[in-house]
Amino acid sequence: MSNTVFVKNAAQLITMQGHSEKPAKREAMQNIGLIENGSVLAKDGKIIAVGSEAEIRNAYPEIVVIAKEVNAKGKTVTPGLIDPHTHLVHAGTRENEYAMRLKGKTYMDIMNAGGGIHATTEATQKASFEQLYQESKKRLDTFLLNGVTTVEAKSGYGLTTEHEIKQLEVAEKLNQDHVVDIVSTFMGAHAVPISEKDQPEEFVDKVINEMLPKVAERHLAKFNDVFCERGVFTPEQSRRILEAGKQYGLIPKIHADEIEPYGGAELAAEVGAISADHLLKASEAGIQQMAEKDVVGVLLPGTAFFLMAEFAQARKMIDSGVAVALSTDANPGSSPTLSLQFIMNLGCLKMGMTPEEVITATTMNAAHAIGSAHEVGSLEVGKKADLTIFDVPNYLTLSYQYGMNHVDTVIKNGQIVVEHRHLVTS
Ligand SMILES: N=CN[C@@H](CCC(=O)O)C(=O)O
Ligand SMILES: [Zn+2]
Repeated sequence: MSNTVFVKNAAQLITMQGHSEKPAKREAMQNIGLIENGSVLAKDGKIIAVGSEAEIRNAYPEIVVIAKEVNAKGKTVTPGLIDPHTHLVHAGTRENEYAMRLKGKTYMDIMNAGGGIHATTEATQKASFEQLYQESKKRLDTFLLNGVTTVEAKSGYGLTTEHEIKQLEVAEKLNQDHVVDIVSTFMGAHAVPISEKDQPEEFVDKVINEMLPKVAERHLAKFNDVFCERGVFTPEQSRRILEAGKQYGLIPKIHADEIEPYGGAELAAEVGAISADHLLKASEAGIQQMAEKDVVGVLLPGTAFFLMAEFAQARKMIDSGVAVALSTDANPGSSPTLSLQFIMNLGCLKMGMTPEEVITATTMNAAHAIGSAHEVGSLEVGKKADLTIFDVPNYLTLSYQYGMNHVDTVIKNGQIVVEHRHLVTS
């Protein structure tokens, strides 16, 4: 296997350079670092040069001559896409609930009647490690075929110490076995289990005193997330859980203000969360506080689309100085998609984002939302050689021809892992 690769002569090379220190905000989200006829040279999994073909040939003649060449003529190259909010590891599907919602039932009606997150929890608890692994691996393959090279993955369908840990162990093993990088989040506070619905405080205690210490001791997660929503966890309970996680070095994230305004954005700013996610109903004050405290707003337009809800106010957030990232929210209930490209389309068509902003939101700002900006998210010397090559002549076409997979080739850690739209098996 060659340890050098030379991606040459892309019609458009989107480098995203200059955003590694801080997430891009306001007008900076427009700066995608476009190089026409650009090339990238990688060695031992890392980028060693970015520029024109001639520049790189002159600077590294002896490396270029032995490198595996990838001709990107007529194509558009971006940093490998990053999905910063997924529920990758779970068992089963919920198409029955989809049919119920089409007849008028709401997401919360279904959850309160024991479906929703509870249905997937039951399936996930019943599933063996192997079954969960295989189901999740298939999804990860699809993410990769769709140009994604790093994903965040949450627990939250175990809801007991044993099963939360099982989910996180599956993510850990997939991270070892699969080329896609997985960054894990503990989300024991995704719902109060049905059997404990009358003792929510006791369940919060269990998350804090039993689950968090075990997850932290085994280094199974980097982040600690909570579904802060009326009828799920209150802002007070969420605060307790997130503050407790901080004691173990787990960085807070929040599912905030998805269904109604509930102070989630404000809480994210207060506890120093790295991101607040969803935000469909975030208040004006919450948006301001997120901007001031550098909380990344991870928007999930697939969820609004699929739940037929109002979209988050991306335009207002960006114009208020919130660094916005985009994600699929891949999960079986509110967003059963694995296409980050479709999410980019929705960002433009339904949330008023520009084609440049949606690229920033799925590369550099997504990297910041999961604390990985030092190693992925841009094509710059020293970063991982993660590149997605789209079979389109310019980046505008990515959002113009919507709902399609434009990926031709994916390079992960300097290796070709998708070629001509197929997984490369080594
Ligand atoms: N809103 C909470 N959690 C998930 C949905 C989980 C589910 O419905 O299974 C979300 O981010 O949309
Ligand atoms: Zn989610």
